[in-house]
Amino acid sequence: MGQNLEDIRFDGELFLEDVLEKLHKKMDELKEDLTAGEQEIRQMHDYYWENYTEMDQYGYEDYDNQQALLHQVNANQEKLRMQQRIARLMDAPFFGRVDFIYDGEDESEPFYIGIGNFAPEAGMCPLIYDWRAPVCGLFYDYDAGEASYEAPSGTITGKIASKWQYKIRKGKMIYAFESDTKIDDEILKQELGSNSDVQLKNIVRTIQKEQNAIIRNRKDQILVIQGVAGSGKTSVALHRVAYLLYHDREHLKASNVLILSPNSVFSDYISHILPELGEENIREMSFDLFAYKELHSIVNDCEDRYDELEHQMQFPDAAAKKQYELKQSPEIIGMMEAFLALLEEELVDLKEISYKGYTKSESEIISLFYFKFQNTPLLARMDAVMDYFKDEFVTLRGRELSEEEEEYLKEKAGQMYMERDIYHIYNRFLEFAGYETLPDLPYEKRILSYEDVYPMLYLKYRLCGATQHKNVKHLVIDEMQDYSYLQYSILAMLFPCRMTILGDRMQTMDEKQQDVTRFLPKIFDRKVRKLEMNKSYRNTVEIAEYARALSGDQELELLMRHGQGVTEQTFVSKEALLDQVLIDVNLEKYETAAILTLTEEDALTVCQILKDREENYHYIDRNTSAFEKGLTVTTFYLAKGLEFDQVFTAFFHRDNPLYKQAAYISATRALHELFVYQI
Ligand SMILES: Nc1ncnc2c1ncn2[C@@H]1O[C@H](COP(=O)(O)OP(=O)(O)OP(=O)(O)O)[C@@H](O)[C@H]1O
Repeated sequence: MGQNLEDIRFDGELFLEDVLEKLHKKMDELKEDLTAGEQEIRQMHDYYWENYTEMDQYGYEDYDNQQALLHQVNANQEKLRMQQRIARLMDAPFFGRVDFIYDGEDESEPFYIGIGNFAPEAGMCPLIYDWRAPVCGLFYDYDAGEASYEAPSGTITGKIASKWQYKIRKGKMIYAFESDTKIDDEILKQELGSNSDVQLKNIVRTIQKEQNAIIRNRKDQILVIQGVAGSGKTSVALHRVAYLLYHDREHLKASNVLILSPNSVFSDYISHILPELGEENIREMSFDLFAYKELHSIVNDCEDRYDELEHQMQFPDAAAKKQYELKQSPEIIGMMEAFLALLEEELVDLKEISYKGYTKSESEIISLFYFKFQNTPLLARMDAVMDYFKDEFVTLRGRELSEEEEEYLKEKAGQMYMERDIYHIYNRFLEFAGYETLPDLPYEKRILSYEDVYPMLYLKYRLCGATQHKNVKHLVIDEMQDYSYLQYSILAMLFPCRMTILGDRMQTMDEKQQDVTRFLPKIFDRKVRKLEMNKSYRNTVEIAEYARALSGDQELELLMRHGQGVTEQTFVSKEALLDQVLIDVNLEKYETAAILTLTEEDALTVCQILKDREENYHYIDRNTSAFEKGLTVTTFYLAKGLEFDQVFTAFFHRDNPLYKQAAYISATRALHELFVYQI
């Protein structure tokens, strides 16, 4: 006897069969539609080429044809996207189920939860609910019993009768079990106990309650997440973006989201999560690269943060460090503003403008410059005055200006500035503020040291104006502890949008920790909501305890996943250290292992020793754009944000000023095994 639909809905295995059948049917329909759509495009092309010489002289038919073609191409693309979504669902249509009894009802209703919505026909109730749908909050937030969720119509209350978890792969049920508690720890441990990947995994099956609260937070404009190493900050931020995209499709597109990430390996490491969650990928950018592009018209090259770190480690110098810090602090902004106030008088020599019988006197120019256009940035202001002059001239003379005339007047405006090269103006600022000035060099030879990059960028924006990136409606800043007060001040000028800012003050690359939440509300002049994540998911208990001891007192909750103890050993030589690494590394059992060093030079030494021993490895430097399986050699600072099954430190200088930070960051990169090796 066949089962009726009600029974099927309450039996995971039968439901899977039923859904798969419907998914296959949908896939077949899509394939047919796509074939028809492609044929349609071919026919439109053929028609065009056969008839274009006879199309009406005003081009209306030509235009109509092109519009129809565009429409069809878009429709086909949409179908292709649907096909990809259905293919993903066919592999694992759902991973959870909540049986919910609405208040006032007797019977429970099952809600299956998957990576995307699926309804066999448009307008029908979904068979599978996207994990981001309001009702799915029940799955992540509640155990069996009283529960509620926020729907567009208001709060819906009721009772969870039961909760189920499933693992489905390639359309086959691997396990199904009922669990009336929160996402079962055993499943989470299983997920975390598996080997690491060269790409961050999506966590939709096992999002934890405190993580869910952050993902589903829609009301806070600026959300700052301070989370311990491995607490899932990056994962949560990306799932939050997916959630916001899903709930605000009208106003927020993937192209409106920008992530500031530390380097290109990290960008690659996280780049597949959004496509996997059914969204288009978002743009990523390193702030240093952005600054370099912005300053390229002033200096030929800029150092980056990694140059600065290497310099600090190789030539530790307390005075130089202090100067670097001052140049990134609120004090430098105060100094710069004082300097700019004086510059108003010093930078220009205003004179009357006279052109073809039309004149503006010196006092009129002064009045325009200091009053009418007072709010225009200083180096852009003379252009504004000249535009005003030109408008009057054009009105009076009743004719437009020729290109040559425009050029002539532009040059005349430029002549009122005694200096326009921001490099030279920056040098005047350095002198004003009591710092050593930069060498006076022609453009080709100008290489800006890192400590001057952001002060010069700030000066450029204050003198020429900063373009606000209005197209960016949500900015994600990862590794928030690595941005200075000055950098945040510049970000505030550029991005007046919502933000998710995340990081861990313990993972600083500085000798001192900074709590950015203390100054962010002032810089952004908006309410900043701070949330903390204290539970670590990445490391085994043994590794996490070891890292905690390195960091001192830290509020840290651990997931009870055990592994082998941390091995600490000191060697007589680099060669001996690497011999031991080669004995311990186990790429039959694991997917990824890393040898982490303090400096770039040490990493290159390790590579040379491995090469001499004819070992395979991948070297990650600051320009590397992909993280690969196997053995990786890199510095601790480039390994930030990444994780490896086995981590080996190869620390060659204990007196390195960043030794403590490097030890902590390296230790927290290890999922299963940690070997602290040094000489
Ligand atoms: N709810 C979860 N379910 C399964 N895995 C999780 C969960 N939360 C975090 N993880 C895993 O924990 C690891 C750490 O996550 P993630 O890199 O997002 O943390 P993080 O806080 O950004 O780390 P760090 O600051 O140390 O780089 C990843 O392997 C991630 O998949």
